[in-house]
Amino acid sequence: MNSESLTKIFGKDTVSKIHSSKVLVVGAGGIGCELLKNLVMTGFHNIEIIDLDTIDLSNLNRQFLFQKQHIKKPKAVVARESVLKFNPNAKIVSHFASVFDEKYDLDWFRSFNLVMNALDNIAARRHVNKMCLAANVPLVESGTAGYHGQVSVHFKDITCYDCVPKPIEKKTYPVCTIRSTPSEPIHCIVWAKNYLFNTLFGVPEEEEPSPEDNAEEVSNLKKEAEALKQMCESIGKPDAAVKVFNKVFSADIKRLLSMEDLWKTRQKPIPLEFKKVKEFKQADQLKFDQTVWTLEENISIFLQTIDELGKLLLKERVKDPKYAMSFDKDDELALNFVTATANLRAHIFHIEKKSRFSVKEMAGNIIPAIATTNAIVAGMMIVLAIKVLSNQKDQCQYSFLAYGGDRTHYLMNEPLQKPNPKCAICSNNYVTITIELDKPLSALVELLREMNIDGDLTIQDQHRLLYDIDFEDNLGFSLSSLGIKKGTQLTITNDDDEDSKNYSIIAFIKEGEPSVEYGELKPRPIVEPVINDNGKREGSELQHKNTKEILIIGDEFEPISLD
Ligand SMILES: Nc1ncnc2c1ncn2[C@@H]1O[C@H](COP(=O)(O)OP(=O)(O)OP(=O)(O)O)[C@@H](O)[C@H]1O
Ligand SMILES: [Zn+2]
Repeated sequence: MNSESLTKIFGKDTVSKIHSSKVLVVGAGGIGCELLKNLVMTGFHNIEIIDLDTIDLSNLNRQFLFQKQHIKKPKAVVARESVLKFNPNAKIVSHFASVFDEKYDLDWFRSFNLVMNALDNIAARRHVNKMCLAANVPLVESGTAGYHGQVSVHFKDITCYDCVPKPIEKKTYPVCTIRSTPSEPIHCIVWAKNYLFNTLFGVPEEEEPSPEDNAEEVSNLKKEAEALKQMCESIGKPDAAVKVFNKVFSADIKRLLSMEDLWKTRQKPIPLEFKKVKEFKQADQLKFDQTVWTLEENISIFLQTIDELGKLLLKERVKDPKYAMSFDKDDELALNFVTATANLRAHIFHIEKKSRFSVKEMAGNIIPAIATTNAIVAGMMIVLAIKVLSNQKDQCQYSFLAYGGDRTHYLMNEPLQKPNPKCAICSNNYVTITIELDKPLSALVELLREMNIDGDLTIQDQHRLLYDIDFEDNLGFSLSSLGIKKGTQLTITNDDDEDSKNYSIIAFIKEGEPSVEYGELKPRPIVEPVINDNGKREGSELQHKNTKEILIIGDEFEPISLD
């Protein structure tokens, strides 16, 4: 869009902000490609892109800055080249790297007016959130999953990305459903992937008898372990596939049938007797992927894949006797095995069979990425970016795309919230401490005292305690000998008599003439420890009133020794 049209839409002042702002885009995937195109088309022309990945065939359907000839090339580099075609005069720098790299330090983050996340994982989002808080740079955050999406904005005094705890969604199924009474396709897929694949080719899950198991159950488990051992020993040998077939689809099912109580309210499974089948020859890739295989095809593919995976396993074990495979949805052979195995089990238990395509989705917990959702989200990110940069922060809102249920609207907005006072990330004070690294740790303590940080001090580097009232051994050692270098983040807390003078500080270390850069220090929130039913503290990153308990609960910490 030319300057004139942009001025008509946004006004002169906003356009000048757009022109003068330097923006960082983290992630050049589904959202990132849309976002980069939007940024350049809106007139942003000072952009840096960082992405650690290379282009894969599966990205091309939605990551439209990439084409077939770009496969295996770095996303950041190709995204830059493609987006420059929209505005050849734009200044765009690409970084084929992880945003966690030490090179991307506080000074680098400070060089931007705005950071925009287009990531796919919480760890990287949390890292960028922390760096933006420390650098005092606003962050526009985004995410999509199928038809769902959200865009939020985080800056000083407004909810940070970590203010709202992120649920870790991990779907689990009761063991007995998976092992004995499956009733849905996913139960058979989980059994094929987590149980049979791991037992035969990976690291099998140990099943220890529990104290409640009676003698008969313990003896059954022992027998089962012995049978499994025999089955695994045959892997890679010519008769292995038939042996496994007979055990898991016939003998084991007959054993389940003998537990009559299981079948009082359920349809009984029907054991599958082994019969020779025609060798399966794959002709049409699309059909192979998208249609449900016949019983004969499933049997044939099951036998073939056990053979092939077994041979691969033996080959690797010559080099490394402990070699174990792990299921990867993109490994054709492993996926074929899991599809055929799950379908044979589904057949036995009268459950619907699935195509290889569906099994891949379900086994890889994949929610299909939808280009339209990415496009809407990337559009909303630009709206927020413009509001933040043109000082209309009070007009910023969170936006959600939510689909299904009894919702009447697809796009919803919510006002921004104040920070969560208990947030372990934004309740920190982020400061920069410049110091000569050949100075002893005591020099750092002196600098902290000059900041009026009184009471008992605790200084910690990642997981190590460097100093506290009961551990003064390191005071005489130079900072560099303690492993402190440029970019090191130290966690510093103090325990003063007055709660309002207790702080939690994340100090970024720089080398040079001693000085400290910090704003007005805010006191550390007081959080009472949460005790669970076993009398232990719940895992939590929140800090406690007593500095001695400030370390991330659950993490071991050891004083470092230098001898
Ligand atoms: N630590 C990181 N540093 C830099 N880039 C990252 C980091 N973590 C993830 N990314 C990038 O963020 C992008 C997220 O995009 P997207 O969600 O579309 O993922 P994808 O891997 O391209 O697609 P899919 O997962 O659907 O195959 C990816 O290109 C990924 O490489
Ligand atoms: Zn927060």
